[in-house]
Amino acid sequence: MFVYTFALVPVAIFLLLRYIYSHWERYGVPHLKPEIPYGNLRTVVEKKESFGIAINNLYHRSTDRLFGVYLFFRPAILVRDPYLAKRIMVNDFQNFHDRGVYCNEKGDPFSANLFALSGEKWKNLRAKLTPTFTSGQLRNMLPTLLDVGNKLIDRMNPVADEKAVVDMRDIASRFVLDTIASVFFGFEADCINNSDDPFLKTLVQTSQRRSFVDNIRTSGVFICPGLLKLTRLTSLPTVLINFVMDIITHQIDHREKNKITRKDFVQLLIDLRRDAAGNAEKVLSIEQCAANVFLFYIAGSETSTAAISFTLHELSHRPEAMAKLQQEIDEMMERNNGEITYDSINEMKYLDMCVKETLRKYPGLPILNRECTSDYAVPDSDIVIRKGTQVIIPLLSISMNEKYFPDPELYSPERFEEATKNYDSDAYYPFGVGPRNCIGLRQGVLVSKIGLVLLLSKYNFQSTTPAKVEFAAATPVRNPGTRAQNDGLMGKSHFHQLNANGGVTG
Ligand code: HEM
Repeated sequence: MFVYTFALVPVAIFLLLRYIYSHWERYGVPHLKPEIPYGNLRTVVEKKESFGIAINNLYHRSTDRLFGVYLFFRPAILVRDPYLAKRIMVNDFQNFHDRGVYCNEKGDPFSANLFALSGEKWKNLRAKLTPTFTSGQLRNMLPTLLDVGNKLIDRMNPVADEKAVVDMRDIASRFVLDTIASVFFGFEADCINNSDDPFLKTLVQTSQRRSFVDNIRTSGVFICPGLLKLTRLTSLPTVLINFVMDIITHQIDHREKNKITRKDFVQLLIDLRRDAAGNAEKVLSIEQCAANVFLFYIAGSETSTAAISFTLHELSHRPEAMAKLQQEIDEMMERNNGEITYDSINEMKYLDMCVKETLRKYPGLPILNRECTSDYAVPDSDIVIRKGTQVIIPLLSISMNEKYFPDPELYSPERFEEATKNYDSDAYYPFGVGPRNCIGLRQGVLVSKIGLVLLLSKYNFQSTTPAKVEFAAATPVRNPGTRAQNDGLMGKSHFHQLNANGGVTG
């Protein structure tokens, strides 16, 4: 009897897998053939490709507007048509208001952040946090950002004097981290100068650890939320949760007790807490504050670093574009007596075009995702996307498709010139679109622009790496707002100083 039962186990598993992998066939949706037990993600498990690049390659294996794939055991729809994708994110948002990533408010409160929350809970939190990201608030934060900028220049000057080869991605990342510490965590870190800074050591190194357990965590958050529930792992290591909780608890307690104010995000959270005091429904707990501050670090650090370093990389391979941008910066500085103001940053058209083009060629997130929250009949098709289905929008593939962006490999800020516009604006959404788009987009763009203006006003960059960027095969998936496909690619840039009136030496 025991032998028979034992023999039945593999048969039951086989039948279950066959059932799982016949999902798209049963629903009559065109799909790619899956492989047991990878679905369509074998290359990710074999560490040959990151998740973002694997999705990009699946995109090229079909010509359908949308088709079915399997993210391991999870059926998902990959939307190739950028107009349908936009419609899903904007007009038909009511059918797709969630992301369907791991979120466990009770057992793992740090996972219940703005990126992961669903339905009404997301809507309420988004409404609370939106006023903290207005242009007025950013304007107030500018002096804090420029203080960090001064440290960046102090760090770069001696390197420029030596005409050394340095890793500009690393330097840009340290600059962005110091701005995040200052603006979101409320204290001054010194990642630019100190590799042992606790912010750099604990936060960055722990969140970039890639042990087996860490890989289960990241895959669990994005690809198989059930995995975390099954293994009872939290989405983040305890050491990281404690580190962030300690900083935020101290900052909020200290300022609330001593009536200290500072122009930063922690202050805005304190104001929100004060305004909602006495209303348990509305008040943000310290844990909620900490979970979201951590999310802002995750969402804002790699994305802004990538925007700065990829712009430098591309400009170093197009010296005439670099010179054009430097001229615009020099003229702005001259008009403002060498000062950078919020308005002057926003007036620079070519700078804006460069950042736009960088975000096209290297979007901060290679994919966007939504969960279908009620059955959706796809317009002009007989396909119905069923409630609970994961929907993937391959941002990188769309941005690199010549149908929407002619000559996509060419780095051409000019394609965003208003008068001679040479791209399809309905296929361009590097920050997502609709109510669930990036809440920090202005902040990310501002920090990236400040970094670029400071660096290009003083130095000229040359790259030691080829123009064509090869994306490293990385880990399954990284956290929200990071670029798995970016790992270790930006090599080193050699740079030398501009002379006093801004002309290029050497
Ligand atoms: C250049 C920099 C940045 C880029 C390219 C970027 C890109 C994105 C993208 C593509 C999304 C997904 C949007 C969607 O699904 O429709 C997103 C969401 C998000 N981003 Fe950013 N981001 C950047 C900077 C930041 C910064 C500085 C913050 C810090 C506050 C931030 C916070 C968030 C949050 C909280 C979400 C989730 C919003 C929600 O679900 O309501 N991002 N970002």
